[in-house]
This record gives sequence, structure tokens and C-alpha cells, in this order.
Amino acid sequence: MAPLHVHHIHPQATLNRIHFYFYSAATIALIYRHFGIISFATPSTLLLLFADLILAFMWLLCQGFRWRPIVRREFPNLLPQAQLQALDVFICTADPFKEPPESVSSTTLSVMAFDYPTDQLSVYVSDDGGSELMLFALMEAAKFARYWLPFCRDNAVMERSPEAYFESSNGEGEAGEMKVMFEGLKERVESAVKRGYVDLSLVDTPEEKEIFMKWKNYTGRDHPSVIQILCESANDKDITGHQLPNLIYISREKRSGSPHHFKAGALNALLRVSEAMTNAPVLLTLDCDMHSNDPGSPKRALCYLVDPDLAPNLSYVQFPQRYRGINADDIYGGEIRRLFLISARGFDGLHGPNYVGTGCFFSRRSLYGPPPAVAVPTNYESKGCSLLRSEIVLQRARNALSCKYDRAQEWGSKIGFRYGSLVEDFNTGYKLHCEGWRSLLCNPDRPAFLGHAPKNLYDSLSQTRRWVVGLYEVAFSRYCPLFYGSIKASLLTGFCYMYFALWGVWCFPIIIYALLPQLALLYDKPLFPKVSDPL
Ligand SMILES: O=c1ccn([C@@H]2O[C@H](COP(=O)(O)OP(=O)(O)O[C@H]3O[C@H](CO)[C@@H](O)[C@H](O)[C@H]3O)[C@@H](O)[C@H]2O)c(=O)[nH]1
Ligand SMILES: [Mn+2]
Repeated sequence: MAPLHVHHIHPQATLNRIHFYFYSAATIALIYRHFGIISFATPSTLLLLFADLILAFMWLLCQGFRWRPIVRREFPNLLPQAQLQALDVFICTADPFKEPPESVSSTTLSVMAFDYPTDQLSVYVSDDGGSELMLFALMEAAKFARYWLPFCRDNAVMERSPEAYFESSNGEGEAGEMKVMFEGLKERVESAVKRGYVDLSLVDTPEEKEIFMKWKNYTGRDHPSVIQILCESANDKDITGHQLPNLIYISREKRSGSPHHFKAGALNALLRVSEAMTNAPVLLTLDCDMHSNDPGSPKRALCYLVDPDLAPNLSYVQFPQRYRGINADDIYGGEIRRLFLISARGFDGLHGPNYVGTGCFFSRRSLYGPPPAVAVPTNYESKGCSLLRSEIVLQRARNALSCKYDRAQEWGSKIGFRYGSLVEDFNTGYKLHCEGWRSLLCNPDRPAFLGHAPKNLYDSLSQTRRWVVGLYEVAFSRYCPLFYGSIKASLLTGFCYMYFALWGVWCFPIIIYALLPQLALLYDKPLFPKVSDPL
């Protein structure tokens, strides 16, 4: 059989290695000189020494990224139909006022419209805000999906998020009818958001009315488990008679005083509930603001996940985070190409790229413990779809959403997405690599997913602060990558994780180098040695 994927070492690797030797020699000479003049040290030379030591240490840590960068290509067209395993998609949302429900609907529709057998596809949306507005928006999405999915399929649309599609399409003919329908959806959802609740006049059937009546007693921070099956593959069909994928809304139980572990807690609830309902062997995690930009991406990921040589210890296939709507100059550096593209390619030559929280296809079993020493075939029993609405399945699912699991020892430490850091993605990927799993980067020319980067200074700074605090939580824990990671995974992997974990430390050399030379110039003090100076 023709291979489903190929890879090669990036040709720049040789140059990187030569550069490493020259740069090491120069760095050693610089540090040697610093210590040579330490007996005549002044505050400014000490500050420069401090900055240079940090820069040299960070430079050393990141050499793993440059040693063996890998470039991959996959051939999804060669993937046999029989290899298409069931796929559970997890979408996380947390706040209907910061994450507009109509955009969450659009993201959901973009994955429901994957180019994938609909009876193998289930989409779960976790709403940590516990908001009736989000449920309403998804109910609307479920109705619109009946028209949108056949439209995308018949017209081979690539941009399957209606919001993104109608931004670029002029909407003529059938597309025009779709646009009118989608505008209607947006209007209804926006009017509910403006009011802050779902007016019962917006809801069609008595069953739906009953759901929203019940909701009036809930608050975002205190409510029982909620689960609503909005589309059921076995029963619901689109307007051309094709099955729809499953679409399930959940809001896990929240009780004041009970820890909920933010997004990691939400993902673990999704993991348990999907196990109870559909139990697909492959999972995709997505942020609600990151829609699919290529309906073929599940097949791309499967090219790796079904490969018998890789599968025994392959935990996840990560697509890089890419963004739309970044202004031309990207003044807040929101694209972060080094983290998501360049370093990820370098990491791929070691244990594999770190998990970045979204656009990542997991093998389910990797979240339940280390890779088995002897490869055992995993026979996932995809649960019968017709059972989804049965009381026994619903009861099991509701139980899976209970907050008692977040108090239990194992969830978040040995199984599932890991707790203990604000950057649960970094922490989880790191721990999986330490357990012996590996990952790889899939970076097709057409971005598989597109999201939103912070667009103003305030959002950008608060995101950076959250990330830095989360990374320090890992760096200064007993799982410090420099020691634990270097021993459990490999020396270079440990170094690379440490490089990320110390992201906040960059501020010291940057501030020193941004201020000191200017001050020295103003006060006419020499800062750097002349070539003629003795060493
Ligand atoms: O209690 C929570 C908090 C957040 N979220 C969801 O988590 C996602 C990411 O949160 P966001 O506030 O958008 O964080 P960002 O900093 O923009 O996200 C980046 O950083 C996070 C932490 O490292 C990763 O989880 C994300 O995937 C990554 O895109 C969003 O979909 C939220 O709805 C929850 O479900 N529950
Ligand atoms: Mn975000």
C-alpha cells in the first residue's frame, strides 16, 4: 500500500548545527570576558552580565528546536474508507458575553460539516457559562445544519463556517438563500443576547419551551448537569435525506465550593460524557472561537493516527494555531509564529510538538495512562447511536458530568487533561510526553483551523499574563521540565519545555538591553568594550 504520509529533515538543520558551534564559541568567549573583568565591575556591567547569562541559558535551552526540524506531508486521498474511525469533537465555551453564541454556532457548524461520514461524527459543546443563550444558539445551529450541510457538500465549499463564508461570498443564488437564513439565525440569537435571556416566543415547540422554563432556576456557578441532544445521527436527517452528525450540548454540574479546574475540568467532563455516549477512539479539541477552515483535516490527522508503525505510542496530532483578522502589521505579535510553527516543527524531531489547546486530534486511549509496553489492538466499541436518547445512556452521561469527579484523585493527575496549571494544554502535552507518548505536527498549506487572536493591548496583556503564570506553575513545580522532563522524556525535550516554561524570564534581558545602552549614551558612559581593549 502507498504510504499515507512522508517526512524529511528540514534542509536548514545542517546550517543550524554549524551555527550552533560558532555561536557557542562566541557565547563562551563573551561570558569569559564578563568574568575576566568582574573585579572592576560596575552596576551596568553586572546588569549586562545578568542579561547575557539569561540569554545564553535560554539560547542553550532552545537548541533542541533547531537540531532536527521535521517537515511532513500526508496523502488523505489515499486513506481507505474503512480506516475512518469514529470521531468525537469537543468544543469549549465559557462566557456568552465574551464569546458570542452565534460565533460558537458557526464554529459548531464548521465541524459538523467535516468531509467525514456523518454516522461516525459526534460534536459535543461544553458550556462552562451554563447559559441558556448558548443552548438557544446551538438549537438554532442544529436547525440550520439541515440546510447548511447539504449546501456545503453539493457545492464543495471549503470554508464551512457560515460566519467566515458569508464574509467573503457575495451570496448569489442558493448561497443568497443560505445567507438570508443565517442572518435570521444571527438576529434571533443576538436579540436573545441583548435581552440576556431566551424569550419563550423565540422557541417553537412545547418541549423546547419546557427546557428553557427549567433553566430559569439555574445560575452559571450553581446548577445541575445539563445535557441536550440537539441532533441524533440515527434519527435526524438533513433536507436531502442524509443523516446528520450527533450534536450534543452539555453543561457540567457546578456547585459553589467545588473546584471546577477551568478548561481542563471542562475537557475531562467531555471525555467522560463522550465515553458514556459514543466512545469514539479519536477526539478533536477546539476552542469555540476557532473554526474549521478545511473540511478534510480529520482525514489528514487519521493518515498518522491509523499508521500501525506510529499508532502504538502516538498520542496526538497537532495542527498549528492560525488566525484570521490579524491586522497587517500584527502590532501585538498575536500570530506567534515561532511558538506555533517554527518551534513546533523543531519539537517534531524530538518527542513531538506541545499541545496548544485547540486544533488537536487525540487518540482517546492516550488520555487514560501510559502507552502499553506491548502493543495491544484497541477495539473501541462505538456505542450504538440509536441509544443516545435512551434514559439509561442519559443517566450515565449526567453522572459523568457530576462535579464529584473533580474531587477524585485520578482525574487531572493520572487520567485526562492535567490540572495544576492555567495552561492546561502545555501541562497536558508535557505530562503525556513524560509518560512516553509522542505527538506530531500536521501543517498543511491551507490552515486547517482559524481562530481569533487578541486584538487590543488589554486582551493581549491579560492573555500573556495568564500564560506566563501558568507556565511558571509548571516550571516551579516538582515536575520542572529541566529535571523531571529531561529524565522522563529526553534531555532535549526537557530543555525545550523549560524554554517555554521560562517564557516570562525574557522580560529581564529585554528591559536591560532596551534601557541600558540608551542611558549610557545619554550620560556618555562607555558600555561595550572596544576591539582594542585587552580581554
Ligand atoms: O473555565 C473555562 C475557561 C475557558 N474555557 C474555554 O477555553 C478556551 C480557551 O480559553 P481562552 O480564555 O480563550 O484562552 P486563550 O488564552 O485565548 O487560549 C489559549 O490558551 C489556553 C490556555 O493555555 C488554551 O486552552 C487554548 O486552547 C489556547 O487557544 C475557550 O474556548 C474558553 O471558552 C472553558 O471552557 N472553561
Ligand atoms: Mn482564546
